[in-house]
This record gives sequence, C-alpha cells and structure tokens, in this order.
Amino acid sequence: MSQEVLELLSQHRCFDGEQRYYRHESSVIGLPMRFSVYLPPQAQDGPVPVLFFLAGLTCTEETFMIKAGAQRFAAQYGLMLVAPDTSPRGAGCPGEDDDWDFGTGAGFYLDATQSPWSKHYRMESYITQELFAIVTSALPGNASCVGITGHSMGGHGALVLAQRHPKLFESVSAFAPIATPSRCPWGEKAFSAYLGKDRQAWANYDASLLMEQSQNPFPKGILVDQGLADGFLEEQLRPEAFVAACAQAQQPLILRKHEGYDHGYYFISTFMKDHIAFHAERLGAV
Ligand SMILES: N[C@@H](CCC(=O)N[C@@H](CSC=O)C(=O)NCC(=O)O)C(=O)O
Repeated sequence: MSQEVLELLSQHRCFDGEQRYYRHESSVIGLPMRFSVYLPPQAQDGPVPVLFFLAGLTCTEETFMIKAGAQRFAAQYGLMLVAPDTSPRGAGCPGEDDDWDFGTGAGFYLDATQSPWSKHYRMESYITQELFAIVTSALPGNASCVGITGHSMGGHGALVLAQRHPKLFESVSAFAPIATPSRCPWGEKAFSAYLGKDRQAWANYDASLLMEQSQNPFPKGILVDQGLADGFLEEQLRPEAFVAACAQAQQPLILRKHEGYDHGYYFISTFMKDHIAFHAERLGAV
C-alpha cells in the first residue's frame, strides 16, 4: 500500500469517466513528479485493468492524454490509462536542458548508473515500483491486469520494461518504437551518459538485444505500428532489428507498416483504438 500523498492538480469529466492530473513527492526520483490517469466509468464499481502509456522525447504527462484520443476507447473497454512524465525535472545535472533529445524530457525509462544522472534519473524504478503501487493501491487499478505501450522513446520503454518486468506486465505494444537504442544516435547519446561507456551495460535496456536472449516471453504476441513516412524511421527507430530478434526468440510479433503516416500524434491517434482493443483482450477487459 502506497503511503504517498497525491496532490490532485485537476480533474475533468471525460466519456463518463474522469481525466485526472496528479503531482507527488517521488521517493524513488527524489523530486516532485507529475502523472496523469484516465479513470473509465467502470472504475466507480471496483478495480479495473490498467494500461501504461510511455511518451516520447520532449513530451510530458499531458501529451498523450490531450493528443492520442485514447479515452473514448478506454471508457468503452473499462481500461484505466496512466501516463507518467518522461523524465525527472529540475535534477540539476549539467547540460540537462541543453538538447531536446537528452536530459529533461528524455529519461529513456531506465535507472541511470552514472553520476550525476544516477541520483534522480531512475525512471524504470519510478514506473515499475512507485507509480505501479500508486495506481494499484491509491487508485482503482487491478495489479494483476496491467499492460504497457508507448511511442518512440516510450515505445522503447514499453518493450524494455515489459521484458525486464514480465510479472508486472501482461500485454505490450508500441507505436514507432526506438527498437535498438544502443545502435542509434538518440540512444547512443543517452546511454553513454546515463549508463556509461561500456556498451555491454546498454544491452539491458535494448529491446532487440533483450529479445534475442529470450524465448517467446509474450505468448499472446506483441503489436507494433510504424508509419512509413516517419522521418526518424531509418536512422533512429530501426524496427527491422526488433523483427529479427523476435524471429530468433520465436516471439509472435504483429508489425503493421502504414504508408504515408509520420511520427506524430496524428499517426498514434489513427491506430489508438487497435492498441486499446489489443490490450483489453489480453487483460481480460472484454
Ligand atoms: N524536436 C522536436 C521534435 C520532438 C519529437 O518529435 N518528439 C516526439 C517523440 S520523438 C521520440 O521519442 C513527440 O512525441 N513529440 C510530441 C508531439 O506532440 O508530437 C520538438 O522539440 O518538438
């Protein structure tokens, strides 16, 4: 049971449920953190399945909730939506606000091992321990029915956290994930600062390298959507690496490639309904 004090910043009626924004003093991060939840109407009657959404570079806890159009479908299936912020804020690390793809807004959903980042940049523990406990104890989330998805940096986060915490997450999907961060410029920049120069340590947070070492970790399959007009596709996202790793691991993967779609939330909102249905089915919400 979480003993944390949650400060409710705002709440909004939405599809007969409630959109809420919270702030709390995070014991894991050591700084105030914000997150958002959507409570479907079914949450008034008891615990409901939960879907975490991890957003991408530059995003906040608000981006997904205002841009993805997910609440309509979450209300239909009775899923609680949870969106954390994308990094600590105000950690005081040198250079954390210099670049849009590094530091603030770019926590990469890992626990940093290198000083000074290791003091506050602990997003993996924050999500899998502290926030998970909050949404399943202080809020009406069913702890045994939790899925995870995300976009870009958050797609990487979803694929990695699901593999590293298989007892927590029953279902996983991603939109345009960074499929092999240890082999792309965004990931190399972040990992070398947060995890150090030893590339062997990077494999712990690389969805494709983790999958290569697995054996069908998600028998119910993984869903990935990717736009073919995505400007980041070839240099940063590299979905072919995850496809190859899943084939090697005999992991069922549904990779859907969409002509004309770019990297943004117009793409995400187009296919959001399918991801909510995918998770709802695997979490027993339908
Ligand atoms: N430099 C730009 C672009 C940043 C950007 O495209 N961010 C993506 C995620 S990229 C990988 O993690 C995003 O989701 N942006 C939010 C949005 O509303 O589209 C910038 O600074 O905006």
